[in-house]
Amino acid sequence: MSLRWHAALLDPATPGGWAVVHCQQQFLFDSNGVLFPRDWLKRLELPLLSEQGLGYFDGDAVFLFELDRPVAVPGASWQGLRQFMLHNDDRDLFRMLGYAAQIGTWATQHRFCGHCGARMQQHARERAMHCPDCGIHHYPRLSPSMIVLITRGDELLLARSPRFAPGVYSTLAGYVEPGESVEQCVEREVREEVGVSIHSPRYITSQGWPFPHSLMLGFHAEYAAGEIVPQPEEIEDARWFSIHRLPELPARQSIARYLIELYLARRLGRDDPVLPG
Ligand SMILES: NC(=O)C1=CN([C@@H]2O[C@H](COP(=O)(O)OP(=O)(O)OC[C@H]3O[C@@H](n4cnc5c(N)ncnc54)[C@H](O)[C@@H]3O)[C@@H](O)[C@H]2O)C=CC1
Ligand SMILES: [Mg+2]
Ligand SMILES: [Zn+2]
Repeated sequence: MSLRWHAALLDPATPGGWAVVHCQQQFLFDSNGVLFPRDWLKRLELPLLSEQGLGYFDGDAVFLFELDRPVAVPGASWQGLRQFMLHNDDRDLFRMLGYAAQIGTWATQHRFCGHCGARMQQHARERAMHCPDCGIHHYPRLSPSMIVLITRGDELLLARSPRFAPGVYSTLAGYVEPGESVEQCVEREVREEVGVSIHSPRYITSQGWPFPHSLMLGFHAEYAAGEIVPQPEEIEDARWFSIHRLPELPARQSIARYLIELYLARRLGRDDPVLPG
């Protein structure tokens, strides 16, 4: 994996550097991209909720301006994080923006202490919000989620959520609940979402997924028994698809797509795919 982007705790009191401007999963961009000279941005008097020192991109310090609302800036426009992932092949840039979006959202949602209501402060030495009155720390929110490809020989079990783009079918996913192992989560979500049982779920790989704050833990499992019964509301349709007649699949940047392509490659004797970093 290349190292053009790496996160670091930079002090917002340090002058200069570059900044990205984020609000509600969107970033400001112009013909030069998403990085703006920070001192220039400061003069615009944007409705700033939080400023964070994010890390280094190509060796340059990068800060985040988290805004209260997506105000108009002359010569610039707003674009969603998902669009940057889908239409820009610069994975380092996407990793930086995914990190910025998660940090910005977390920082603004933790401005006040959930325990005593006092105003929280940024911790000086770690990425945490800290309550000066009762001492509580809040770290960036991260939700472990499992994602699993279920197969039966030449067939894949794929499903549609009502939130998907028309025609797209994907692997099953779901959030890990308190107290359960990821393997237990795999079994439970599969039972809830499609009603079948599986055997030998095997961990494959993981992917950070900033929509909105998931850590995807990818599995492969063999079908064991049962007829498909889609979970009302969550699953619009679920079917067995032959590896020779697949529906429209999820974005090539996703671990869902990777799990499918990996199985196809092994089954059809092709080279393994590469999961985008
Ligand atoms: N990178 C990839 O290839 C894919 C990633 N995903 C991601 O996996 C995650 C989980 O998948 P879903 O099927 O949506 O989960 P899910 O099957 O657990 O259901 C989602 C629902 O669970 C509830 N929920 C429970 N715990 C939650 C938490 N910690 N945060 C937010 N909502 C919670 C909410 O009501 C939400 O609508 C999502 O973030 C989704 O974006 C899903 C498919 C593919
Ligand atoms: Mg689900
Ligand atoms: Zn407190």
